[in-house]
Amino acid sequence: MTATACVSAGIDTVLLDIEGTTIPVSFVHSVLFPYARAAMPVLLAQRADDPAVRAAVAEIADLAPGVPPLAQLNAWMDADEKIGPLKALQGLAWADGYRTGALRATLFADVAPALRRWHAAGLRLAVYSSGSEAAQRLIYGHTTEGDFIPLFDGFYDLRIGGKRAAESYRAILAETGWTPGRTLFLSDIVAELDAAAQAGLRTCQLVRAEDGTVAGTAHPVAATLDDVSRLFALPAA
Ligand SMILES: CSCCC(=O)C(=O)COP(=O)(O)O
Ligand SMILES: [Mg+2]
Repeated sequence: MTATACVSAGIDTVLLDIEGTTIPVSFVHSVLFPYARAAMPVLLAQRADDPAVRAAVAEIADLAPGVPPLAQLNAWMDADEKIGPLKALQGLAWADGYRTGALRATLFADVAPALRRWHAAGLRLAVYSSGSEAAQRLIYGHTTEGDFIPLFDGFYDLRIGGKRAAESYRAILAETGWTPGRTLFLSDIVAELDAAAQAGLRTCQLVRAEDGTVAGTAHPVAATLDDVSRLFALPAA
């Protein structure tokens, strides 16, 4: 389906992925991930008594018995694994960067106006990302366009389950009471959209030219959130 064909109205909730949907893949992979990788040895060594660090290290030991935590984290980072303890520790590392001003998130240009417009029109907005809830709040709390946290009703991460499993979307629906057919999930990843569609959500793939996203064939496709507005009859600019 092309970005010019209108799908239908009736959406009251928009659930958004982050990387590749609202924030360029390049920001995550060239700025956030290297920052966390560089900070990881110091984080593990200097904050070993921090309960959040201790919990993540214990989880690593469960998942990879006998492997030194830093070695396991490096292996997961090499493979871009979406796995809880890595995402929790990355979030802690990024907190320092946002606090000092070393990190500031750049949204795709169409994102800030669309989120403000949708929220002002009464649409419910929520985030579902592999990044930890803390990391999601950091990223949306420290963008070059300001603080977007107040616009969101919910922040879902891997604690609800992986983004390629229909059960995760069912769990979000069960927790929130959202109507699946009125909930639109936006992501750049077809496997995530497939899982959301299996749970009954409406779906749209963001195919970002800047990221070189490859368009699938099973979901409506949009290049920007303005296209999403047109496709799903959401408030448009
Ligand atoms: C939440 S900020 C960092 C994003 C991240 O760590 C990641 O793995 C991206 O996952 P997404 O589900 O947003 O594609
Ligand atoms: Mg994504």
